[in-house]
Amino acid sequence: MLRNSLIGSLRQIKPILCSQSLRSLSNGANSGLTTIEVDDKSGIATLSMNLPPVNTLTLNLMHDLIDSINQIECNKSRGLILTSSNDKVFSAGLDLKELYKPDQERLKEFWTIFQDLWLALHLCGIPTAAAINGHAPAAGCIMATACEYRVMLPDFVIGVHATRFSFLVSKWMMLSYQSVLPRRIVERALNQGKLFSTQEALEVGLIDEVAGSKKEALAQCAAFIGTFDKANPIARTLTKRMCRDSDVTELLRDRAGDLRACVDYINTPLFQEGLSAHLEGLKEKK
Ligand SMILES: CCCCC/C=C/C(=O)SCCNC(=O)CCNC(=O)[C@H](O)C(C)(C)COP(=O)(O)OP(=O)(O)OC[C@H]1O[C@@H](n2cnc3c(N)ncnc32)[C@H](O)[C@@H]1OP(=O)(O)O
Repeated sequence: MLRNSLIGSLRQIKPILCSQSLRSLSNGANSGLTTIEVDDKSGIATLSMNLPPVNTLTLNLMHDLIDSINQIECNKSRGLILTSSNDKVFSAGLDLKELYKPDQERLKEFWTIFQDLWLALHLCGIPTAAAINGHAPAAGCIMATACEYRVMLPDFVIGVHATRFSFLVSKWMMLSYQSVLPRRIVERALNQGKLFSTQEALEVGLIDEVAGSKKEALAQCAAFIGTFDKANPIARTLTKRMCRDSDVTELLRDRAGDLRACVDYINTPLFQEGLSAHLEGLKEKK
């Protein structure tokens, strides 16, 4: 029963393009803001975000990420490692320009694709890991927590600092955080708008390991993916989805409601003023 509902909900959100032959994993259908490299020996795919300067989650980058995740899954790769081709920033989170004085139809499209991206990563059928080779604030952190394992390089920050600029996270984002961290830590960190240093993130369990270099981080993620070798892939996928069912159901139950609530909130003066000050702060930093 539960398995059927999981499979059913997956069908709803993932029009899988598995009819194509995808071993080459070309990015022809997308804007080229992601690259996929499959290691011939291990069969593990590395998915890199490649949108200078800081991998902000624009509509196009989110579209390309979803497309790439689908391709990697369809190609029956053994696992997926999410990383960045920028050596300072994993992802700066949502594109703030899309949220400032937004065009209403575009904002709806933007939020819907952000929901889609989270679902695609959260329900990805193969093992996933994030090689966090740079800062990962806000939605950068949420993407990492949607993966099953996190390896981070030193001297960067990760966390959801939304309250610092009057942002309110959706419940499914909070649950994503809470699937990795104890509830009391999530509550405090979200309220404080805390960005954890790599060391702090390791201490609280937001990340699983620290790596000395990107190469090491990728190797550590690959070693994690290798730990599933003895598991039957279908049983593993169904078990993963069963473990994640309640978090995902929270969003799938009322996607339209979440969209409405977020769009309404983004349009409030409280949010727009906080965002304006945050954007100014980013400019002044220079
Ligand atoms: C209901 C509401 C939603 C709630 C959930 C929210 C989710 C989100 O993800 S909101 C996004 C929050 N993200 C941030 O606040 C990150 C802001 N960025 C930074 O802190 C830094 O850029 C950095 C630490 C990620 C990297 O620092 P650095 O390498 O020094 O790069 P710059 O700060 O100089 O940035 C270069 C360039 O990019 C612009 N920029 C940075 N982040 C964003 C962004 N998230 N959206 C749009 N643009 C961004 C920055 O302004 C610079 O632009 P230029 O001045 O034109 O070069």
